[in-house]
Amino acid sequence: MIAILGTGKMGEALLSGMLRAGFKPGDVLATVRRPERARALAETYGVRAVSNAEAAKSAGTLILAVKPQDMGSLLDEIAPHLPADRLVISAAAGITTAFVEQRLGHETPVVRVMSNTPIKFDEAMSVISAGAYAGEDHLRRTEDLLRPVGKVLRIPESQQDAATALSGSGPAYFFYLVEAMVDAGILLGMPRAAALDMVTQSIVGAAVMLRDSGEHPVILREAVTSPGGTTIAAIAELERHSVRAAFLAAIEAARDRGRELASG
Ligand SMILES: NC(=O)C1=CN([C@@H]2O[C@H](COP(=O)(O)OP(=O)(O)OC[C@H]3O[C@@H](n4cnc5c(N)ncnc54)[C@H](OP(=O)(O)O)[C@@H]3O)[C@@H](O)[C@H]2O)C=CC1
Ligand SMILES: O=C(O)[C@@H]1CCC=N1
Repeated sequence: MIAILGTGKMGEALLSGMLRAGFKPGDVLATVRRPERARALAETYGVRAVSNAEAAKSAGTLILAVKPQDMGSLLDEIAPHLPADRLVISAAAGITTAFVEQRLGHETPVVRVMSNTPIKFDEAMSVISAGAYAGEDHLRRTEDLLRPVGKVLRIPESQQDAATALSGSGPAYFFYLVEAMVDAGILLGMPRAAALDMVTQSIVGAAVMLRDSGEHPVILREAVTSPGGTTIAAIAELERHSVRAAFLAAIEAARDRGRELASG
């Protein structure tokens, strides 16, 4: 039995992915804070909503998907009910495996995961790291859960905050870029819907090309950038506005915020 504790956006996305991958609704428990949320999950997925205590007692694997700020109180709530052999997977930004282990109070195997919202379309990037009491078997079990909903990579836990900044938050940067490009289309007199279509298909096409061509992004960009042409005129402006430096600073700020979340 697998339990998702805190079935919000990420928890629900993982739940639906697990069901698509062949889990039966009866194999999954969900915990929530509001009764209307419990009803909605039961109606949509046929899963049972239970208390955190019941989930801790009856599930072999617990996936903790509450906000980092809610993690301390959730761990305190489940600690008295959790048998020592359970696998605990923590999906919260910034929260270390040491924090989870210490709040649970015994040698619980903990795996830290950072995924991202494309999990809804089985295109997540999930990175995982083992805590002090988690071994190969626990990492494999975590990979088995996450692989049906995207790509999974093992990384040292010391890189988790950086990964959160890069791939956890990454989709937001691309949506932000799309918004900005659509605005540019509006500025140039394009209808909004057409501009959105053009930008969306360009970003999807570029993403597939990047993933499937095996080419380095610099080569792909150079192939678009004709001497004396239109693309270099745009890139000159991006450089003039230090967009590359802005990305470096932005992702560093996201990494630093992840570290702050760890300290409460
Ligand atoms: N959104 C994203 O892109 C990503 C998020 N994450 C991480 O995933 C985690 C969840 O994020 P997200 O799904 O966006 O957040 P949500 O707020 O959508 O989900 C968290 C859910 O947990 C519920 N909850 C809070 N406390 C409890 C409790 N004690 N018992 C049961 N349920 C509880 C909340 O209930 P209520 O609805 O009542 O508030 C909410 O539904 C975070 O830790 C975040 O760092 C990781 C990668 C990407
Ligand atoms: O913004 C956040 O804190 C979460 C973690 C990664 C993506 N969203």
